[in-house]
Amino acid sequence: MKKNIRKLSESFLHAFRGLRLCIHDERNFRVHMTAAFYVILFGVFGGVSMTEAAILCICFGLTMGAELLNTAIERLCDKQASGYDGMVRNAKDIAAAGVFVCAAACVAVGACIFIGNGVLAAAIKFLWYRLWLGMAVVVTVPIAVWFVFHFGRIQ
Ligand SMILES: Nc1ncnc2c1ncn2[C@@H]1O[C@H](COP(=O)(O)OP(=O)(O)OP(=O)(O)O)[C@@H](O)[C@H]1O
Repeated sequence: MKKNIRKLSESFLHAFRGLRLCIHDERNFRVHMTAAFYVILFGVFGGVSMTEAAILCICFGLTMGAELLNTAIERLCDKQASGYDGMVRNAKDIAAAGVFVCAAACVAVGACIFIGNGVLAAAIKFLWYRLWLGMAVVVTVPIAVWFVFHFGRIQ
């Protein structure tokens, strides 16, 4: 039992190490994280329902999970290939397409919730009556840009 618990906690530690590596090394993953941050922020301000929040959580998991797997495939490819390799090119392009398809589906979901269901308009109205909060959101923008382009390994 004790051994099983130790193995389970080790698995979590390995997964968190992978997450940390991706945050540090992958600009695209940081883009997904930043997008998720603003979606959560505007979702809270716009008063998303529990169902909408659950759908958005699935979207975050889908895009970030796809990006993590894409990165794993890229790293294996880089290890395998020295120089140009047609198969590596195909594998990387297909993995990138996988991320693109997930992200496009999530953008469509976001458009349905934020535009179709009026969450974005409600969030803007919410911030309009609390300008100090709106200013605080604006202040996060340069921090987000720095996080995406300058945090960790610069690509
Ligand atoms: N060894 C290789 N042989 C052939 N083509 C390659 C090779 N390495 C990369 N490519 C091509 O360059 C593209 C970009 O590869 P790279 O490893 O730079 O990924 P990336 O820019 O980090 O991608 P992503 O934006 O999905 O994280 C690939 O999709 C592939 O088309």
